[in-house]
Amino acid sequence: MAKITPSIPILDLSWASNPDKKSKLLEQLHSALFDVGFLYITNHGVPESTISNLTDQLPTLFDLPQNEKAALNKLNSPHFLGYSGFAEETTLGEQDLREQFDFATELPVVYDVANQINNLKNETPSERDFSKLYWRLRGPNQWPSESSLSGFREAFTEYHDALEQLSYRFVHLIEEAFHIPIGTFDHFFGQQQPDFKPHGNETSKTFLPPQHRLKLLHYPPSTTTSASNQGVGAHKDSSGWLTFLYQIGHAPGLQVQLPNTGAWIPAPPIRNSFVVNFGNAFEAATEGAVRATVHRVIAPGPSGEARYSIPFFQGLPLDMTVREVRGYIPEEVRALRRQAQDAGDGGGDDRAAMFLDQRWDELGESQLRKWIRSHEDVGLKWYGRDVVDYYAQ
Ligand SMILES: O=C(O)CCC(=O)C(=O)O
Ligand SMILES: [Fe+2]
Repeated sequence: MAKITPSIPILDLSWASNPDKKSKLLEQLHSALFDVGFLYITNHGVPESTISNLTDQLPTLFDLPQNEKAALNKLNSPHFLGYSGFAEETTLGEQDLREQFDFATELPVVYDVANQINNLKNETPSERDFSKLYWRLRGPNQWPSESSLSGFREAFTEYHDALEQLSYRFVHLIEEAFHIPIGTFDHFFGQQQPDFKPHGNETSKTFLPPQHRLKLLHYPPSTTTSASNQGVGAHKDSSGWLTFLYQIGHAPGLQVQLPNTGAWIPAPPIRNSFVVNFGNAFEAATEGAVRATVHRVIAPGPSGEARYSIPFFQGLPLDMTVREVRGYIPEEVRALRRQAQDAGDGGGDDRAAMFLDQRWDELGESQLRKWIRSHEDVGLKWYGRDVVDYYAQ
């Protein structure tokens, strides 16, 4: 397996359809999952034109006049979709020196205010309770107008659809690496086969296809006066099951923290590859056997090149609980972290502990909490002070 650093593996996904190479690929994936929690994939099947049709538009999108970007502000959206200006978000109490557009699978609103009022009057909720506040996260995008950015919506949609398919295909490989039947996790994605029967601890609940989230990111070169170089501070991804990150061009900056030594190593752009990593829910569901590896971005210096990137966060059903997700993960996998800890590899865990708090066991609860905490102004406008205070805990 090719390695650009001592530690981040590069997997060639074309090996999945090569009978002579498949088992080697699964072996590499096993090691990438359990040893590093970060990997690159090449020959992933997403056409170059699907990628470039979207990535070519990013400089123009971010160069739109300020008033056009402001018209797409997240404040307009109870779904936390839209534009956030430069350095509006913070990580670890420090400003992130980037601007961003949050987009998602284009879906209609399902949140049901009328039902919420009915429920308050103790009337019977429908089978799926759309009066729960977290359903309000689900809803449509704010699109730039066709006249300011022609072809954007089409290019975005093509990219989204290709990444969704890639993510589902990759999840099938993970199932193989976990030695569980291919398709076990299809249930999460509304793709379940009609003859699916839970055979272990899995839930028999059905779910709506989830909403995937994507960020379009721009890290401009810092000014000579900026005191900080934090593009985005050290974090674990909290938006989804898996992340597929496309780094555009050549600008470096992404760094990954090795789980055991805590050392930071660079994860530079590799042409036509995606970086894959795992979200908090994956770490919680595998009881830490697969880590949500910590990473950060160093902003380009004053003479550096602007950095653009697109993470795709594969969604999970909002009404699914972490406990239910755990029911799909084989005991042999969940035991791995415990065994490593018994053998002295401490690596104590912080944020997965959040999932042990029953208040956030439903994924919608932890998602709403995350969005409200990172965009309090949007939270206050659409959800009100009491809700913001509740999730601030
Ligand atoms: O811009 C990047 O390369 C990484 C961004 C990232 O980690 C995130 O937004 O979660
Ligand atoms: Fe991230």
